[in-house]
Amino acid sequence: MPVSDTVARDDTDAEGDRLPINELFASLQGEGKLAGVPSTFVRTSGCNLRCWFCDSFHTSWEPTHAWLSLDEIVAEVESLSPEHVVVTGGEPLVHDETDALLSALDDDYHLTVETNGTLETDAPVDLASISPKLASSTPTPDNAPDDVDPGVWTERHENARVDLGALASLVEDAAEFQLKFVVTGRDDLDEIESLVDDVRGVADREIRDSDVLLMPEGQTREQLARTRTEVADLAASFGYRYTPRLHVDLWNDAPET
Ligand SMILES: C[S@@+](CC[C@H](N)C(=O)[O-])C[C@H]1O[C@@H](n2cnc3c(N)ncnc32)[C@H](O)[C@@H]1O
Ligand SMILES: Nc1nc2[nH]cc(C(=O)O)c2c(=O)[nH]1
Ligand code: SF4
Ligand SMILES: [Mg+2]
Repeated sequence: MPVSDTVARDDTDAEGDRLPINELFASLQGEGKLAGVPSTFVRTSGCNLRCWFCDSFHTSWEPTHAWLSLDEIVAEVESLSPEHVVVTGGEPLVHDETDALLSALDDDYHLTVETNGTLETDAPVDLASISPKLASSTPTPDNAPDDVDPGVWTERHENARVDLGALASLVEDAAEFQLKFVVTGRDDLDEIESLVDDVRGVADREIRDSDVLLMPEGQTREQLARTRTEVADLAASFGYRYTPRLHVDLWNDAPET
């Protein structure tokens, strides 16, 4: 399919609402409360953050995509059979058209939105899968992906990664939610505890420890093998839930999985 590397729209485009789509495929939900559930993934391109570990490099650091109309996306989703649809990215909520896509799919599908928690949505969401980004996600010249200079993104990411108002809104408005933290080690836990406390302070909804999920950092089986046991032990000792990355266990880092 035709791809481009800019997420800036050509405003002269008169063909209606479109979204930059990096990939669209059926798989099993690999993460979180619905792990194992057959799901269709709609991956938008473009992100307002730049995690050094981003496992979707071609939606953040180097965005590539085809511009698909909402009708084309809905038709593609219909052609795949799962009743669950996961709208992810990149950061899906940077695009206004994502709200329209969610509304178009709402009657027929269970909708999960995978989001970094920095942006709000008015759209219908069955599961807000919120993954707030910790200090350990911030890109630096030492941890950035190969051949990438994080440049202004170290500061921009650090300044934008937590927005308590957006987190409260996402927690309150979705039918269900989960706070799914990418954990690199023990040092992340103090920040998780304090951030969960802060969200409890502003959100008008109970946040149980079982709504807080710890997910090991790792884009490949080899990387996950180094982090998952420590993260599982941390979940057990802090009373939070552990989530595997089933898709990585099953298919490693293959695209469209
Ligand atoms: C690519 S992100 C897209 C959605 C949104 N931008 C976000 O970060 O939540 C999808 C999920 O993958 C997680 N993720 C990305 N890179 C990861 C890595 N190296 N290890 C573990 N989880 C990762 C994110 O935290 C998020 O839960
Ligand atoms: N199988 C599978 N499950 C996932 N859950 C969240 C994903 C994401 O990239 O947002 C993802 C993904 O990329 N693949
Ligand atoms: S917020 Fe999500 S898509 Fe954006 S860089 Fe981080 S993991 Fe990747
Ligand atoms: Mg993924």
